Amino acid sequence: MSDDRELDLEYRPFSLDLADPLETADGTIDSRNGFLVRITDRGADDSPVGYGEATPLPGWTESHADCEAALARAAEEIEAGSAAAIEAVDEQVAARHAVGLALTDLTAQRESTPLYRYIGQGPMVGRVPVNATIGDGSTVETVREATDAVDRGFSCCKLKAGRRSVEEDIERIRRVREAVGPDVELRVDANEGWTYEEAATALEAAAEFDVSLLEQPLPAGALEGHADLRADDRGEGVDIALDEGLLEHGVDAICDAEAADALVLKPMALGGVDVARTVSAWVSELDIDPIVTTTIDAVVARTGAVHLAASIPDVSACGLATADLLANDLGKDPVLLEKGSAVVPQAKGLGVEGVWEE
Ligand SMILES: O=C(O)CCC(=O)c1ccccc1C(=O)O
Ligand SMILES: [Mg+2]
Repeated sequence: MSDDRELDLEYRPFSLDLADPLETADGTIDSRNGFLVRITDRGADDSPVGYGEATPLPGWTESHADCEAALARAAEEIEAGSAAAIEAVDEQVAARHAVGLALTDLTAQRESTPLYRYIGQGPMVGRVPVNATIGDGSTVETVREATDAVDRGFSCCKLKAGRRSVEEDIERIRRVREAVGPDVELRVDANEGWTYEEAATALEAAAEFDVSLLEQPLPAGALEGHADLRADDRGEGVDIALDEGLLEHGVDAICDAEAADALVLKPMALGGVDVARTVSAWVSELDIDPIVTTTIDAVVARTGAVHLAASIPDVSACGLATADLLANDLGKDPVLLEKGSAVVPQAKGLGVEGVWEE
């Protein structure tokens, strides 16, 4: 930015319905209400703008009201510079995500580099692998959604589970495996829905049906429980991923307990793409697999998450194919999905345009 003190921050609310409510063990997500953020660099010739998005999700981030209050503070404080604006939202993860992303978008544009190369200082990356997100519906719905996804080119499906009996979930998994054949990677996300015995039963079935990964089978607090599942012979070949558990315990405690093979990184819940990037570099060093996902965000945050994934060397399939879950969006999606991959935008910055227009 030409002069850090000539920045202007605006934000406006949005509300987007999901095309179909997403059922999870943790509740149903049927709309996403958040704030689009625009930071303008008044000091530069052409007054470039950077975009950010704060889309709070109860249970994962601050409340909508706290997010809005934080953005109001950032709009005041940015007069004193970008550091003051970040400081004003430091405790509100979704608001911090928005302010950080808008600033990084501006800086990467100024450096004439796509955002993922600016944050990762790594090579050019054309695409990142993604998973299809399949809601916790009936067996018939689950099989239909999974086969649809495979027909559209996905080679990894993540099934939500944990809302019904573990026997019913095992039946869902069995039927999906039968329908998609042996070559599709299957993952299961129980969103904390199981007891240890239920999870161990599911784990045994997961091994039988070649499920590669169980995400957050137990409540977030259960660090030892997840470590025990990892060590349980019944789950040979099935990785354990923590998502909610990362927000509760942090990386150090998870490593000390040896509680995870993989960690789910949600930039919206971690306080931004920059924070998630730091965590990803750190856990990769510790031989833990980082997986980037959205919280079913609008186009700005989703594209930020795609850039984050593109900055991670050899990233495994990420939960970034969530645009289709929304009935509408803030603007045109710069990320194409093709054969189970997200095509990474190569324009400078984030690469999102036209979202502020009425
Ligand atoms: O990972 C994906 O496929 C999509 C993202 C997703 O599942 C999700 C979306 C909103 C809130 C929580 C979660 C989750 O991973 O538990
Ligand atoms: Mg999850």
